Amino acid sequence: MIELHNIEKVYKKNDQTIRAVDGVNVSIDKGAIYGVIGFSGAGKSTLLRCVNLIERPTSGEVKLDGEDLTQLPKSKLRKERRRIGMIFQHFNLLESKTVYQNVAFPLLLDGKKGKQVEGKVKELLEFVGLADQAEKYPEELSGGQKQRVGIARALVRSPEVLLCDEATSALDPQTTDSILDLLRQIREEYHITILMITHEMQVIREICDRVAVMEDGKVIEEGTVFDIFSSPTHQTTKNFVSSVMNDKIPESILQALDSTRHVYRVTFLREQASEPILYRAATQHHVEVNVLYGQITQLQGEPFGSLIVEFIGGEKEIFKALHSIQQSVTVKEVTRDAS
Ligand SMILES: Nc1ncnc2c1ncn2[C@@H]1O[C@H](COP(=O)(O)OP(=O)(O)OP(=O)(O)O)[C@@H](O)[C@H]1O
Repeated sequence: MIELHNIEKVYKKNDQTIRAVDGVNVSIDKGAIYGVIGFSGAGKSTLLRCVNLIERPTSGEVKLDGEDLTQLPKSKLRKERRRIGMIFQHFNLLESKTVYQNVAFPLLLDGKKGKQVEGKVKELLEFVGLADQAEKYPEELSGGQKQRVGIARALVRSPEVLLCDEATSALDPQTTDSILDLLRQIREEYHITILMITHEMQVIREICDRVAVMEDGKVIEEGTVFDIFSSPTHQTTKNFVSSVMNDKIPESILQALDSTRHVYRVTFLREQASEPILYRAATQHHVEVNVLYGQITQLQGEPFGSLIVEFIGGEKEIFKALHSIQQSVTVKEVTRDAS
């Protein structure tokens, strides 16, 4: 388990003070895939680098299975750091070394030799799908292949934690998907805890269990991916969520609204999405329900989504239908200026 308690990182530049990380508290369960999202400058990279103490926090505790890494003497810290692997946006490979040599490098630094090194490197090149590329040089590889080398190198010391610094940001969408699949496999086969920072909400949606949203060095919202996506509270989180959920009502629908129409956003969560709630209310109260826009999608394997629906019928009947729907799902009126 990783616990970050009150992490602060302050940079002093000339007479300027920059609070890059400002009192962050985060707990990450063993085996979880935990995402940190935020815009550029939010403090994500600094926070990530505080976890393996590449950056020493100005104050706060970084606990790995209960042990505060900030309190360890240098020699012990060096040892503990081997429990934490890291991959980078721009891969950070040694260009003059082959794929095999890049992956073997951390073991050679540890003084390991011969079969011990060979066995581990081969196992990992197999695992990341590059067994036949071992003698190539980084410049001969695609971005996705380079990241696979980075991943194999990060795993070669058998870490318990993998830190991912914008690991898919330099990759195209298809390659991103294949790297995310590989990260999933790493969790499943090696039971590694993964902490990733990204500015792409799609990445969080695809792979993370929990997410923290950072702004100005602080965590402004934290929770399961399902909860954050289905009911974001902070405006920044809402913006991130709408960037991938496609839930903004098209202008053509909004412009056609007037005070005679009864249009509502009906939000479905989990099992509500599979129940005929609208159909039941419509037939029971003799109104028509017309879906104008929306989608039901899957989040962490659970249905979630919202539909923009128009109720057509008598005022009283519509009121009753709405009342019965509201017993099980969230219903919000849609007006021309408030989507
Ligand atoms: N070594 C440094 N010295 C001074 N200021 C720094 C240093 N590193 C980061 N900062 C500042 O700290 C703040 C947070 O930077 P950080 O790189 O952690 O943000 P980020 O969310 O990772 O953004 P990006 O995705 O652009 O890297 C920024 O204002 C940045 O300029």
